[in-house]
Amino acid sequence: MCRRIMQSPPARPTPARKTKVAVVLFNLGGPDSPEAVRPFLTNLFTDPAIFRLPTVLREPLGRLVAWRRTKAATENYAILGGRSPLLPLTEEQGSALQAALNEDEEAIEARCFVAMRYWHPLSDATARAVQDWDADEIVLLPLYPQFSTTTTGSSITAWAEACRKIRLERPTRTLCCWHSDDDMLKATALGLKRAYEQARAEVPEGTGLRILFSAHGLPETIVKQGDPYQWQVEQMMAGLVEAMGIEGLDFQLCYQSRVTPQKWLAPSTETALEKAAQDKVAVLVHPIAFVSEHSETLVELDVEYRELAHKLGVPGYHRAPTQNSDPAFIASLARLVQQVRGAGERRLCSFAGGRQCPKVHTGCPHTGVKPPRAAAKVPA
Ligand SMILES: C=CC1=C(C)c2cc3[nH]c(cc4nc(cc5[nH]c(cc1n2)c(C)c5CCC(=O)O)C(CCC(=O)O)=C4C)c(C)c3C=C
Ligand SMILES: [Fe+2]
Ligand SMILES: [Fe+2]
Repeated sequence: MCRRIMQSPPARPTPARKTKVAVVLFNLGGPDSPEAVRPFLTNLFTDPAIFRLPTVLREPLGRLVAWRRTKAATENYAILGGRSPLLPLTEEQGSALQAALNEDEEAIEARCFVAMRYWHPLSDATARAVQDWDADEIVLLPLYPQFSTTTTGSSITAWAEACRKIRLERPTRTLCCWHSDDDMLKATALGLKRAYEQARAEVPEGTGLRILFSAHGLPETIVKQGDPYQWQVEQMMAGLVEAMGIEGLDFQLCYQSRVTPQKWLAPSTETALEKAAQDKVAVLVHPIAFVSEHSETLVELDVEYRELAHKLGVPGYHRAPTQNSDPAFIASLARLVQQVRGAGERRLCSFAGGRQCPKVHTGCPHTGVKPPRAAAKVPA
């Protein structure tokens, strides 16, 4: 009997397992229904990074302030169909970034996740999703170009707490701020220049056009405690003006969205509009602290400040769109993620345009300096 020798198929080289990189996009979050407005605001106003009071005072006061703001905020979100567009737009940015990262680098499998600070998906759920996916590494990417203890700092604290609870321990790198990254500045300046040229074409001959760089406001006390936000906003404005390369450009920095009676950064966007009316110049508003559309651009800038400008007699009101998923902007984020992955355990301030940020970042991880008060409370 002839015995056939069973031949095993030629061994195929097993493909090397790709490094699984979870990129976690931080943003503030917004209500997904009218009923969510109050709990969203309660999460925000009871965050110790926002209201720097002892817990016994912060909890009741935060709830009170949230309750008092609910009506106005609900009316604003009603203009947007009863919900914030921030989550779908952040998810779109995540999909675009994921595609860009996976296209650029064969050795990694990148997946983008979203962790919102005050409304779902919150850090707890996102950390579980990252753990379930079995990521090898984590990159934390705040969708705030400038570092503030109230935004990026608070999100980093919430993320650390969420990871601690489920013992998610992976090498983690953080892009703490990217206000002076050259590629991001070029991409943003390109969109702004386009909006400027369009506005220029609509402004009557002989009337000036001023860019109002409108940043989200911050209570002055927070800046005095060492928050680098204002300084980084100023740096980013200077970088954008330089990248636009328009000689004799008329521009001004101002601050919007004041929500508490304390003294906030000045001048306010209202004051800047009054000045534009006095100077008889049209304005182009660029939201410098936001990289996607939401209530503070679509309602505050597009409805409220537009109406105010009209009432004050500003001879023209235009608004530059935020970056959203603009391909050049997403490509700049992809490069930042690649850079920070190559940076060993370094944190990203060293990438702030290739220079170290000269200011102490209160609460920023790369300096090791802790936020001024107790660890942030993670919303339930
Ligand atoms: C004391 C209050 C607040 C501080 C400080 C603050 C800082 C801050 N916020 C952003 C970005 C966003 N804010 C958004 C909404 C929002 N912010 C506050 C209050 C403070 N923010 C409130 C009460 C709200 C809710 C809306 C409202 O009631 O007006 C949002 C999301 C908006 C959405 O539609 O989803 C963003 C984004 C920055 C960059 C910042 C400081 C640097
Ligand atoms: Fe805010
Ligand atoms: Fe930083």
